[in-house]
Amino acid sequence: MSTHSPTIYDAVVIGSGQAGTPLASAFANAGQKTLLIERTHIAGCCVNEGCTPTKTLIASGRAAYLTRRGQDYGIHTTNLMEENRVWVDMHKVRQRKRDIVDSFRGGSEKRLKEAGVDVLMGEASFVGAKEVKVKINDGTERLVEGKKFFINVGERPASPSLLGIEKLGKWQVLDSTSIQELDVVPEKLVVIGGGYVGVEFAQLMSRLGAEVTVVQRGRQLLPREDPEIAESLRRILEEDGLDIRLDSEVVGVKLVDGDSFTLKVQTEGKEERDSIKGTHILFAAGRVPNTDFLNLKAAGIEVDARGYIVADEFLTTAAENVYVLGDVKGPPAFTHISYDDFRIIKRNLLDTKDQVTKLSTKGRLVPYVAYTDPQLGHVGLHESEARAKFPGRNVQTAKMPMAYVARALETDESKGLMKAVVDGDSGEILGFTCLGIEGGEVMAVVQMAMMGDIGYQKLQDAIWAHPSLAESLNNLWGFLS
Ligand SMILES: Cc1cc2nc3c(=O)[nH]c(=O)nc-3n(C[C@H](O)[C@H](O)[C@H](O)COP(=O)(O)OP(=O)(O)OC[C@H]3O[C@@H](n4cnc5c(N)ncnc54)[C@H](O)[C@@H]3O)c2cc1C
Ligand SMILES: NC(=O)c1ccc[n+]([C@@H]2O[C@H](COP(=O)([O-])OP(=O)(O)OC[C@H]3O[C@@H](n4cnc5c(N)ncnc54)[C@H](O)[C@@H]3O)[C@@H](O)[C@H]2O)c1
Repeated sequence: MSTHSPTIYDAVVIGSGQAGTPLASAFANAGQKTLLIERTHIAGCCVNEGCTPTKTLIASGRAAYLTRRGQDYGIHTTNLMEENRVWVDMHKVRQRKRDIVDSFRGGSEKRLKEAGVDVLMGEASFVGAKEVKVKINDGTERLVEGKKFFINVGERPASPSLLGIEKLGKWQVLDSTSIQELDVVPEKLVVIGGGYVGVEFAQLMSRLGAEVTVVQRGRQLLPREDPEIAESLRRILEEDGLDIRLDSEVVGVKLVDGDSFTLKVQTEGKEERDSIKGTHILFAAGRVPNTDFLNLKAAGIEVDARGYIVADEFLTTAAENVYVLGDVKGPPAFTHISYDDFRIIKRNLLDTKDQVTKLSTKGRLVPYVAYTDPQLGHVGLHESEARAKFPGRNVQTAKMPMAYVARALETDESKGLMKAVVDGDSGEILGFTCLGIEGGEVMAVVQMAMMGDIGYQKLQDAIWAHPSLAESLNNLWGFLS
């Protein structure tokens, strides 16, 4: 370790996630001496191996899907009247993804440089309440002292654990990061876990040409979703040709020959175990917080039983002048939530001139979109949550199939449904889900209404352009009960 005395920074940001990166720039722009420590790459998971690359790949999957469906619209490739054939060039698919990731990451690097942030590429761990050690990627070490610390280290995929897995080739056992670097489409992909990562990759790989099985431990895909919505998504994926096994767990794997293996799957209520053949496994069974490398005890920072950093609604931790942002403080784990954490810290610590009240995480509305096709957009409470939270209120729901939406029928993409949860007396919208074409954008229209305290009756009577997807918000409320 270097022996020279540590540099003292006003702000030390650990992890270049979706909050840490803009926060470092904000502190530097405010004239504070700021250091950002990042062990892998600037701009974190979202840009490098999360949202940006997956949504870029998913766009390729959708192009393949629509090409195959060309004849539904009277559009044929060369083999007239037969199913349109698709040939997937994974090198091009991957390169398109790499180019977009490089460009987004480059933008973040440029903004940090322009703001005058010092950047250390290495792994940080606490050695005391105000000091971290950085194992720099060139093999050296450095001590850094800070007046304030901001932890934004995110999560990583949970490690695969399965009897017999060690016999499989390294290239056969994938996680959400390594699967994006494939230069071939897996022949038979088994996805373990039916959460957001699982369903997005399962459909993507199926569209690119893989035979896909999803093994999901729970009773439904996406366990936190409304059961009716999750069931509709399951049916849609099965219609697309995916094999979905619910209430199931993989109990072991056996290599058959160099390229393929057999998985033993136990399904609840079945005596016999099923055998599933595969060539690749994607482990999508959840993510774990990156707190194990941080030596948080040295700074007096508390974690919960699962390793997430404990914080209050102002994102302060048990240690003075140490704040936490993003996924590492526990769910909800979304980029826009991490970015909102940045907003809270910036407002409370830097924009103190304009401050009327401190911002906090309390009661914030959480929208999100699972980028299946059709998309699953959701905001606010699910029906069961609303009934549990407001036992005294007249909670009503309105459900409408997307097959009743003119725009969806005209586009021939009418799978899925909408479901709204309201207070039937006041008209307040408590939650909304759209599993449908551009479901994320339709959800955002309802989110705006919720943000502005606009009751459902106003949406019912609004003049929406015809034929738009938003126009469905005239008719949905006719199904309230
Ligand atoms: C496949 C996939 C798809 C996703 N798609 C979406 C989506 O469509 N929409 C959405 O909202 N969210 C999506 N997410 C989730 C989203 O990526 C995260 O919620 C988001 O990145 C916020 O993370 P963060 O700010 O907490 O930190 P991260 O972005 O995870 O960044 C943390 C950074 O800290 C670094 N780090 C860790 N430990 C140390 C250490 N000791 N020292 C120095 N650096 C360290 C890491 O290298 C990393 O760069 C997706 C996630 C995955 C995996
Ligand atoms: N579009 C998006 O916004 C998006 C996309 C991807 C990820 N994300 C974020 O990343 C987080 C992590 O996603 P994830 O899908 O990795 O985790 P998750 O926790 O959402 O889902 C993991 C799933 O795996 C199942 N599972 C666990 N162990 C299993 C086993 N042994 N066998 C079979 N099934 C098993 C669980 O029941 C669960 O459904 C999400 O919660 C979300 O916040 C968001």
